[in-house]
Amino acid sequence: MQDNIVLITGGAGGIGQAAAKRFLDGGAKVVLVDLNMEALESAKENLSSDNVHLIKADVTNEEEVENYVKETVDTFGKIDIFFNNAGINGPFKEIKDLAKKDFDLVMSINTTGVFLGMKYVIRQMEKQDYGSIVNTASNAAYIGSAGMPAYIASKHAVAGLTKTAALEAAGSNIRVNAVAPAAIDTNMLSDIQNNLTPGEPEKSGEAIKAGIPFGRFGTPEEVAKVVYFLASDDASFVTGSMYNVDGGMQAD
Ligand SMILES: NC(=O)C1=CN([C@@H]2O[C@H](COP(=O)(O)OP(=O)(O)OC[C@H]3O[C@@H](n4cnc5c(N)ncnc54)[C@H](O)[C@@H]3O)[C@@H](O)[C@H]2O)C=CC1
Ligand SMILES: CC(=O)C(C)=O
Repeated sequence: MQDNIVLITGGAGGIGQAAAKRFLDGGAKVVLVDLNMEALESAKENLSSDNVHLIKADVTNEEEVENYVKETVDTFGKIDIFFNNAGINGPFKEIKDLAKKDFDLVMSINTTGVFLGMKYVIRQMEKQDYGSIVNTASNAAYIGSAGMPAYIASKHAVAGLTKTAALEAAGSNIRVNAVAPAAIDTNMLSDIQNNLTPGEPEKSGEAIKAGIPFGRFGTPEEVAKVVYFLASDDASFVTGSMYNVDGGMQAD
């Protein structure tokens, strides 16, 4: 990974930051993209490295996506690895009660954001004739879940986009894979727990853990290690695949 340039969206969040740390430890330089500048500044402080470049951007806005890719290339000359990771869970409502604007918001961040990121990064990686992309899918890419229709739909779409991008980009020596985590201990999981049992998140926490063969939440670092593997040359013959980091949930 020495001197590789790694572009990470959702870089201020739990999984994005853990991935940044893993790549920095491997000798890479990281570019963190996020909507939240304050959280980006605090991520940079936590990572305490000179090799962290911050870009505030909204992954749903095509112009901002084109610009975060351009700024990365203008600054560092290339993009070796793209961790396409920004996402939200959205409100907990069944299909019959979910407002279209809330459905659209989740789809625009989790799916359109992933599509737009790949659109501009693949153009750059084609010029380089190499590159590696890891999209963040989820256990939600395989299953249904009452009360999370938009999130589930958005992550199924990420699985489809990953396979399609892998086929389209294989001829340019670009690999595209996805990581499919479940129940990772970040702000997103706290928010889910709060929504399931308002005021008593520990109750839903215990219920979620009971459905995980390992009986515990995963850590962002456990996801970061798999992302690092998929991004690296150790996965040189791996493309179009989705790696579960879910404590055994998909085996059940
Ligand atoms: N925590 C979990 O249990 C799981 C998380 N995931 C996925 O992992 C990814 C990362 O999530 P976490 O680190 O857990 O959550 P997080 O909430 O800590 O991080 C998400 C980050 O995405 C950023 N973001 C949201 N909307 C954005 C936008 N429009 N433009 C740019 N950045 C935006 C947020 O500001 C935040 O920093 C997401 O795609 C999520 O769906 C997948 C499976 C399980
Ligand atoms: C948020 C998510 O994708 C979970 C809990 O699997």
